[in-house]
Amino acid sequence: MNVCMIGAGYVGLTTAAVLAKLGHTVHCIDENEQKIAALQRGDIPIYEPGLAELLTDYKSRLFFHHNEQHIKEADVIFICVGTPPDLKGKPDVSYVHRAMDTLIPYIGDHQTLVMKSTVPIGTNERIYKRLKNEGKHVRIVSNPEFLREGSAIYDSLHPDRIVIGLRDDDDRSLSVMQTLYAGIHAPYVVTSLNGAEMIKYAANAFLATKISFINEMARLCDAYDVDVTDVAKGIGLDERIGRHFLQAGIGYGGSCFPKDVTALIQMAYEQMVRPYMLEATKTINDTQIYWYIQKMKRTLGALAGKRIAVLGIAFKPNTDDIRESPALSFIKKLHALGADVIAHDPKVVVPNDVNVKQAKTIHEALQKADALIVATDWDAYKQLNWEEVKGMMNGNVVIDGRNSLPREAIMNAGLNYIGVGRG
Ligand SMILES: NC(=O)c1ccc[n+]([C@@H]2O[C@H](COP(=O)([O-])OP(=O)(O)OC[C@H]3O[C@@H](n4cnc5c(N)ncnc54)[C@H](O)[C@@H]3O)[C@@H](O)[C@H]2O)c1
Ligand SMILES: O=c1ccn([C@@H]2O[C@H](COP(=O)(O)OP(=O)(O)O[C@H]3O[C@H](CO)[C@@H](O)[C@H](O)[C@H]3O)[C@@H](O)[C@H]2O)c(=O)[nH]1
Repeated sequence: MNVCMIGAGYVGLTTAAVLAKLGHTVHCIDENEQKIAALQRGDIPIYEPGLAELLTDYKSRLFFHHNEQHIKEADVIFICVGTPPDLKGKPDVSYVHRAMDTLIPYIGDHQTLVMKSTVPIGTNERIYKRLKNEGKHVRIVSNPEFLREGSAIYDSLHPDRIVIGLRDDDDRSLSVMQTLYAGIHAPYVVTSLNGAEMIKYAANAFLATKISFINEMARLCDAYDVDVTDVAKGIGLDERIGRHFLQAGIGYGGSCFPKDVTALIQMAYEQMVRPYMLEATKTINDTQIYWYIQKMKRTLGALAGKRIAVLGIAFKPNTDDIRESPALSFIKKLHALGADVIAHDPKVVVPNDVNVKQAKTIHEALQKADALIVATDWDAYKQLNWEEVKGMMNGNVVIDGRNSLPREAIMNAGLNYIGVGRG
C-alpha cells in the first residue's frame, strides 16, 4: 500500500520504518524542515534502538518531505503529530488541526485517515464531521499507539493488541487496516472512535496507577521496614495483578504518562466526574522526589554545597528523550537546594535552560562526589564496579532512584545504599 505519515517523531518514524519493513511505501511529511533535511541525508534525529538499521534497510520504500506532495496518491494517511499538554494540562490538539488544514485540500473519498496521535475523547468524531462539512467523505480510523520508547521497534512489530476505532457505518476500514498490518500477529479490538480514544487513555492511566501504587507501598515499606521488591514479587506473581510496572522509584515520566493522566483528569472534570484515583496517581507521582529528598537530608544533612553526582537524565533507559523526565526534575530540585550537581547520561545532552554541569564520563561525574544518585536505570550504571566507585567518591551515599542496583555489592563495597522501600 501507499502510506503517507504526517509527523515524523518517535511514533511517526517508528511506524513508517515498520510499515516499510512490512512491504509498504511510506512518504513521511513533517513541518520541521531541519528534521526532514536530516532524514533525507540519512541522519536519524532521535535515539531509538534498531530504528537506524530499519530506516537504512528499507530506504528504497521510505521518503521524507516537508510539503504536501504525495498526499493525493496515498491509500492510507496517518496522523502522528504531537499532542503536548497546554498550560492547564489539557492536550493541545492544535497540531492535529493544523495537520488537517494541510490535508483537506488533497484528501479524497478513496482514502483512509488513521489517527495514531493520542487525542481527547471525541476528537476523531469532530474531525469526521469537519471533513463531511467540507464535502469529503473520508473514512476515519482511531488506531492508538502503545509502543514504549526504548523498545519501540519491537513493540510495533509485536503489539499485545491492535485497537481499531471505527464509525458504525464504516464497513471497509477494518479490512484496510488488516491489509496494512498483515504480517503482525496480534488480536484486534474493534470498537467505536470514542472507545479507541478511551482505551488509549485508560491503558496509560492504569499503568501509571500501578507505578504510583507500588510507590505508595514503597513509602509504607520504608515505615515498616519491609523490602518492596519482595512485595512486588509477592503480589506480581498473582496473574490477576501481573508483575510488570511494579518497580518503585522516583516516579514515572516521559511524554505520555504525565500528560495522559492529567488529560484524563481534565476530561473527567469537564463531565463533572471526580477522578479520585487518577488524582491520587498524579499526587503520588508529583511528590515522590520529595520522599527521596527527605531521605537524603536525613543521611547527608543540608544539601547545600554537597557535590551530588546524578547518573541518568533521560526519562527511562535506551532513549534520549527528556520530556517530563523525573531525573531532570530531581536535578533541578537538588540545584534549587544549593547542591553542586554534576549529571551524566550516555545519550542525553543537558538542555541549555538547565543550569547543571554535565560530565562526559561516569568517572568524571563520580570524582569527589558526596552522594551518587542513579536516576535512570541504564545498564551501564547497574554494572558499575562498586569498589572503584567508592574509591572515586568523597562520601559514601548511593541513592538508587530506580530500585535496580545490586544492594549487596554496594554495601559490601562499604557504601551506604538508599533505595525506596528497601527495608
Ligand atoms: N512517544 C511515544 O512513546 C508515544 C507512544 C504512543 C503514543 N504517542 C502519541 O503519539 C503522538 C506523537 O508523539 P511523538 O512522541 O511521536 O511526538 P514527537 O513530538 O516526537 O513528533 C511529532 C512530530 O510531528 C511534527 N508535526 C507537528 N505538527 C505537524 C503538522 N501540522 N504537520 C506535519 N508535522 C507536524 C513535529 O515536527 C514532530 O516531528 C502524541 O499524541 C503522543 O501522545 C507517543
Ligand atoms: O515499573 C515501572 C515501569 C516504568 N516506570 C517509569 O514509567 C515511565 C514510563 O515508562 P514506559 O511505560 O516504559 O515508557 P513510555 O515510552 O513512556 O511508554 C508508555 O507510554 C507510551 C505513550 O503513550 C505508551 O504507548 C506505552 O504503552 C507506555 O508504556 C518511565 O519514567 C519509567 O521509568 C516506573 O517507574 N516503574
